[in-house]
Amino acid sequence: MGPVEPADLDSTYFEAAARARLPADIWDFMQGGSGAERTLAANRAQFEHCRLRPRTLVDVSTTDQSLTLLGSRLRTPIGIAPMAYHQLFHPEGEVATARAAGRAGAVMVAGIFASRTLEAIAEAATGPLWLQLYWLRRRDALAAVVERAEAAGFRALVLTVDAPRIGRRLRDARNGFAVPAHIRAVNLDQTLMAASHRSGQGSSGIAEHAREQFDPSLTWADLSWLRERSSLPIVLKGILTAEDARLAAEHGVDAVVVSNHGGRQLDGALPTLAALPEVVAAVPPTLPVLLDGGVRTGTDVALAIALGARAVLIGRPVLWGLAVDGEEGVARILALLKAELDDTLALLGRPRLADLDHTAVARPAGSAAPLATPTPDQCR
Ligand SMILES: Cc1cc2nc3c(=O)[nH]c(=O)nc-3n(C[C@H](O)[C@H](O)[C@H](O)COP(=O)(O)O)c2cc1C
Ligand SMILES: CCCCC(=O)C(=O)O
Repeated sequence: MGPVEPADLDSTYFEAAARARLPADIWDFMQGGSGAERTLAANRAQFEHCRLRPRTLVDVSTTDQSLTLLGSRLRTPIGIAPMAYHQLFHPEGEVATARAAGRAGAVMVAGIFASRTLEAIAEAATGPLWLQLYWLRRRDALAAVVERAEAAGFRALVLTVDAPRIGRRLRDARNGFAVPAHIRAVNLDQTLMAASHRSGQGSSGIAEHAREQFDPSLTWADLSWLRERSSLPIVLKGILTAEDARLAAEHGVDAVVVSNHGGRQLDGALPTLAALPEVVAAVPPTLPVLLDGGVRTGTDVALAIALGARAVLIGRPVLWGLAVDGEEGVARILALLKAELDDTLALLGRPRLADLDHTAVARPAGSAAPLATPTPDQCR
């Protein structure tokens, strides 16, 4: 083997390269958060704050990051978070992302605002696909998308519950960001989408569109409507508290994603790694808890799993890879994160995901003392 490309040693290369390629308003839409971007920063800071407790003289000649999640066999606990409009980043859009996910043995969550059809994404995919939903006022449109996803072979529905409206994204408001006319949420009736393509006064097309089309009256009682329309597992994305985790379990959901939408919704919301322990403690051990927000290295993945996540989802770095080199760029990002996690498992003396528990995390940061049980305070 020849020398490794320096780019493949560090995801920050992809971040810088994506920035150099993308128009400034698309970069801002992707990279930005809401308000003062406090939650966006806190997601990262929380990972930086936590430290690992390595064990030695453990046989790590074989490491294994595979798992089964909602009935699907995965080669890694690192999946792709749902993100709107991948064609903003590469002409092949979600089709390229799905091919790369398949190569990595990773789950991909496609967004209801995908810019390629569900059928084209499913045809390109060689691994499991889940579909993310926003609750539209037009329930007939929502029902139609669910039916198509099921027919195309999607294996779970991920309902995003942290976006009754769009957060105050100042970069998009300043830029008057609108989705370019040639990039479309092709899985939705185009008569519903017009606002996304108009920049509003002091707002973005996306915020205007959500105001028009998202149903902010959605409550727990409505989940039965979705359950009646599909036999697919239902995942709630955007849970940050023990209270909501308990309600999710009581309402029979199949998994939850601890998420603050990558700091794009409620600014000031707590970082996901800090919210994770209370959510895990509030649900039955059989209910998978996933996490997203600020996961950038294999170390971050290990920290989340040690604190109770079954898997993690990656957002922006996937789009960096997509912007840099389409399918190949996403494949390189996923390969890099998987290689980092593999090294972490070996050097941490926990060669399998099941070996990663709260004893792998120091509390408080910098202290060597483990806890008998995880607590919501762990590594805060
Ligand atoms: C450009 C962009 C578009 C997004 N679109 C959606 C979406 O359509 N639906 C959704 O549930 N989350 C969406 N998200 C949030 C991601 O699913 C995820 O929660 C977040 O990006 C994870 O944080 P990270 O980017 O720090 O990894 C989007 C995020 C970004 C950056
Ligand atoms: C109306 C599309 C919203 C996309 C989204 O969820 C995000 O940008 O975070």
